Amino acid sequence: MLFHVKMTVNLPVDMNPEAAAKLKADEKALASRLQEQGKWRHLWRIAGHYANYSVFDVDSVQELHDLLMQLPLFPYMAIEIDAMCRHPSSIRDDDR
Ligand SMILES: O=C(O)C[C@H]1C=CC(=O)O1
Repeated sequence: MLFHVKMTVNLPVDMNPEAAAKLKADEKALASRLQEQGKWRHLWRIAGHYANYSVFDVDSVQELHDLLMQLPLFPYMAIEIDAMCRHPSSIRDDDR
């Protein structure tokens, strides 16, 4: 199942810089792992924002929820999710 996910990060302005750097490093490590596993299929920065557009390929809504909740930056994110299905005019074999 494919989901389009928008994540907007709002770290507190007074957050300790070392704590913020650790959160970002941990987030990057998990994001890399999930991309290698094919669960996090696309990750794009939204120009001019501390936000991203992502595409997740997961087996269930529950799996998506569990993955997102594991993200170290989850407590500081506003998340918007849209479920996607195959477009009849798509020419790409990997759009499921
Ligand atoms: O920077 C972000 O958009 C937030 C988050 C998503 C992946 C990652 O490494 O950090």
